[in-house]
Formats: sequence, structure tokens, C-alpha cells
Amino acid sequence: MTAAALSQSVSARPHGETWFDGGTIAALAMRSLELELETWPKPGLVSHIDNGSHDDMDAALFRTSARTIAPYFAALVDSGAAGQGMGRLRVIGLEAEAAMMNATAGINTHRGAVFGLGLLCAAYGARAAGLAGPVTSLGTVVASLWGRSILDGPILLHSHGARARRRYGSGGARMEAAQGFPNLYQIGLPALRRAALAAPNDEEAQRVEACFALIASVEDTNLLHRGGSGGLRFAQHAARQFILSGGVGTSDWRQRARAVHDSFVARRLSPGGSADLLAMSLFVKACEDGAR
Ligand SMILES: CC(C)(COP(=O)(O)OP(=O)(O)OC[C@H]1O[C@@H](n2cnc3c(N)ncnc32)[C@H](O)[C@@H]1O)[C@@H](O)C(=O)NCCC(=O)NCCS
Ligand SMILES: Nc1ncnc2c1ncn2[C@@H]1O[C@H](COP(=O)(O)OP(=O)(O)OP(=O)(O)O)[C@@H](O)[C@H]1O
Repeated sequence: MTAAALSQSVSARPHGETWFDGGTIAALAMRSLELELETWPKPGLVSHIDNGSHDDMDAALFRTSARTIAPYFAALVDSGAAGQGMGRLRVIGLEAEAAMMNATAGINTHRGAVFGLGLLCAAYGARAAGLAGPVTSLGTVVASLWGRSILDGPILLHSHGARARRRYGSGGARMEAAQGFPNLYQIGLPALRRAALAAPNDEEAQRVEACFALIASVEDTNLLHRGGSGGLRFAQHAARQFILSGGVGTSDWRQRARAVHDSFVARRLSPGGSADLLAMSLFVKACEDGAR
């Protein structure tokens, strides 16, 4: 979405904060998912170039899925603005998941993204409506309004994340959200900003840098599910090495990133949680940039 298009849907709220309507925020969330998809090389993940470590999904399926879930993001903005609690947000999130599964014939394209981006959308609504105290980051809004309910609420007993929690004690997507998305704010966003200096004319390179930085840091339950603790360690180490040897700041960065991608595919590893956090970092950056 262009800045001009954004500014058309801006209106002032009574308390003076700039505010985009739910439809505009949903479009930003969908755009963030599309940008994540259009990023390559992204270790083991699906992109517009290849399907990484996945046999059952491709870019077209991800696009269909993103279009399907977008209206639910708008509903979550409105729900947050209306001051509704975690119970109502959960109902909308589960409806979004069901619509996604229906559109993809049962393939889990965006469960983690529905959850994380969905909570950020609700936080946007709550903050814009003045329900979140002094103006603060969307992650802080999520943690302060809904953090406890996220951890205490019903869990999916048989998800891969639940198994990783039982076997490895991993906090996964819920803990990341309940703590206000520390990996988004301390790793993803700073990496996007750092890479904007190293590769100012290459936004895809900036997204690759953020993706690798996130993989190096996140305890990703998708990696644990597919590769156990050895797989998680391998992935974090490979991503860290890429960043430490200059990230996207060197002329051969694309070959180096591709070699890591190939090594993940050879091991069937897929860091889906980092992909979600990359999309969320892009979303928060777009909200911040648009609001200035
Ligand atoms: C919390 C969710 C994601 C389930 O998590 P769980 O770990 O049990 O399931 P599952 O393994 O299927 O999916 C987790 C997904 O999160 C992502 N993820 C994995 N690790 C991480 C991590 N460390 N940090 C962030 N995301 C991660 C991955 O994409 C993964 O596929 C969610 O599906 C859920 O409970 N939804 C209920 C609806 C709800 O509460 N919605 C809130 C409003 S939208
Ligand atoms: N570009 C991407 N490529 C792959 N996964 C992604 C991408 N973007 C986000 N993800 C996340 O990764 C998760 C899918 O991971 P995975 O394939 O492990 O799911 P699964 O169907 O639960 O597992 P498996 O295929 O091993 O049975 C989704 O929840 C999604 O949010």
C-alpha cells in the first residue's frame, strides 16, 4: 500500500492520535504476509522462488490463505477498539484459522501468523481507542492487556507447539506473545533498520537480514518439531554465522544465504515461527512509518 493510499484512510480520534481504520490495518497485515513470501533466500521456507522444506504448500496457496484471513484482521482491530477481552479475540482467531484451513484444504499455512498478527491488530484497535494507557508499542499493549489470558487460556493439546512445550519446555508462540513479542522488537525490527543502512536500495535484502537474525534467536517450535533440539541448534548456528560474516552487507550475501537455505532443505527444517515474526516486524514497521 502506498503512503498516499494510507493517508486517505487516516482520521483523527478524539484523543488526538492518528488512526487507520480496520480495513486499512488488515490490508497492511496482508501486505506484510505477501512481503514475507516474496523474500528469498529464506532458509527452508516457502517463497515465490521455491517451496523450501515443504511438499504440501507453495506461494499460490500462501497468497490464497492471506486473502482469506485478511477480513478477520479487520474484525480484530474493531474488537480491540471496542474493548473486548481475550475470549472474544480467541473466537475471531479460531474462525480465521477455520477459514484458512477451509481455503487450503486443511494445510496449516498461517496459524502462527493469524495468532501473532491478529493480536497486534487487536492491540492497534485498543491503543487507537485510548484503552491502553499512555501511547506505547503494540507488543506492550498485547502483553499488558492480554498476556495473562494468553498463557492461562485453553491450549491446543495435540499441536506441534504443545508437544514441543511438553518435551523441551519451549514457550513457543504463546510465550512470545505474552511477553510482548521480544524477538520482534529486539531482533526483527533492529535488523530491518540495520540492513536499511547496509543495503539501502534493496528491501528484499533487508527482509533476508531480519529473517536470519530471527532464526538465530527464536526458539522456534517448528524447528523443534521437525529436527528436535539438534535441528534447532543447527538452524540457530547457521543463521548466526550468516549474520556474523557480514549478513547482507557483503557482495556475496545471496550465495551465502542460498547455501544456508539448501542446508535447511536437505534436513527438512522450516523456521515457520521466524517467518511469522518477520511478517509481524514488517507490519509494526509499516504501522509506525504510516503513523508519522
Ligand atoms: C497459540 C497458537 C498459535 C497455537 O500454538 P501452538 O504452539 O499450540 O500450535 P502450533 O504448533 O500449531 O502453531 C504455532 C505456530 O507459531 C509459530 N511459532 C513457532 N514457534 C514460535 C515462537 N517461538 N515464537 C513465535 N511464533 C512461533 C509457528 O508458525 C507455528 O506453526 C494458536 O493457534 C492458538 O492457540 N489460537 C487460538 C486462538 C487465539 O487465541 N487467537 C488469539 C487472537 S488472534
Ligand atoms: N513462508 C513460510 N513458509 C513456511 N512456513 C511458514 C511461512 N510463513 C509462515 N509459516 C508458518 O509455519 C507454520 C507451518 O509450519 P509446518 O509446515 O511445520 O506446519 P505443520 O503443517 O503444522 O507441520 P508439518 O508440515 O511438519 O506436518 C505455519 O503456522 C505458518 O504460520
